[in-house]
Amino acid sequence: MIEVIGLTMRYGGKVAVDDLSFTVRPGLVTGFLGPNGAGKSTTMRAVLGLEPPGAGMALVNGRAYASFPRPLRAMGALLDAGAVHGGRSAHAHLACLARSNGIGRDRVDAVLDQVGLAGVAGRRIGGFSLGMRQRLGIGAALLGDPGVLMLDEPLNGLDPEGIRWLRELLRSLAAEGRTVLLSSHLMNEMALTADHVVVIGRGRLIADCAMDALAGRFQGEVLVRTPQAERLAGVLRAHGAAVVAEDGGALSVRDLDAARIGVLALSEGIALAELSPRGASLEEAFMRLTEESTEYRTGLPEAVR
Ligand SMILES: Nc1ncnc2c1ncn2[C@@H]1O[C@H](COP(=O)(O)OP(=O)(O)OP(=O)(O)O)[C@@H](O)[C@H]1O
Repeated sequence: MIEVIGLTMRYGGKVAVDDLSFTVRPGLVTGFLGPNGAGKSTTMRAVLGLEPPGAGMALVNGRAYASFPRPLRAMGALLDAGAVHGGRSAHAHLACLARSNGIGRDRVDAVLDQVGLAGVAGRRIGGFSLGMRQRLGIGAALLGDPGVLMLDEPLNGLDPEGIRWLRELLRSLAAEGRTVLLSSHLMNEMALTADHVVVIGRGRLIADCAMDALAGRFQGEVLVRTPQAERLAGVLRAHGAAVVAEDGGALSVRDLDAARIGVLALSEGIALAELSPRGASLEEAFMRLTEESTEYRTGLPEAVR
């Protein structure tokens, strides 16, 4: 379990994390989301004890991470896959980490195999691609067979096969009862991987809920099928809806909920063949949740504003 309790982190006069509290529970994959500069990496560094908090605390299984005599056995973390000694081989890098954490050498070979680097174990890390470095960083996080994993942008640089591999790995680790926290800006992938989401913006908590509940909070469109599509579209538009005709004669309706559409159709004597609310996608929900707290934003071109 990871507990972030009233955490505040400052850089000079700037508050990067602002009285943030949330708990990452075992048995689930928890996605950590937020716009650029929201404070995700800063929070993760605080969990690792790399920087002292201005206020509050972050605990791993009820203790400060730095207080574990063999930290890699408690929690494995990947923060910056580039931060490794390029002159060493992948095997030497993991063997060195294993030695300093009292982890048997057999784990080094097992982990290299698990992350798909067994064939390049003797090669210098300096010649590795970004995806290979990510796999190595994930291997380092898994080395101590820890009950808790915390990964910052682990999908960066992974190819589609690698993304799928990591999704299945993280889901199986959570199914074994481990605690898994990962950040990513890839919303479609996050929607497939995470059971739970913590969303922050400008260092503050915006949402902490089940993945399904997040998308469900925002009404998406309603799909309507009727033999009198054109007439119904006119009625709905007159009541403020945005209506788009889809292929196959269906209507995609926004700004009116399904119950209201049903009542309007009934009052006009229009028969409905289908009336299906569709939840918002994670990406839509994320954009709506964080639109107030996006620090870095580009202006939209005039044409699409
Ligand atoms: N070492 C540092 N010195 C000064 N300011 C920093 C430092 N690290 C982070 N910040 C600032 O703290 C805020 C939070 O940054 P952080 O990297 O934690 O965000 P993030 O959510 O991980 O962003 P991203 O999605 O872009 O990686 C930002 O405003 C950032 O500029």
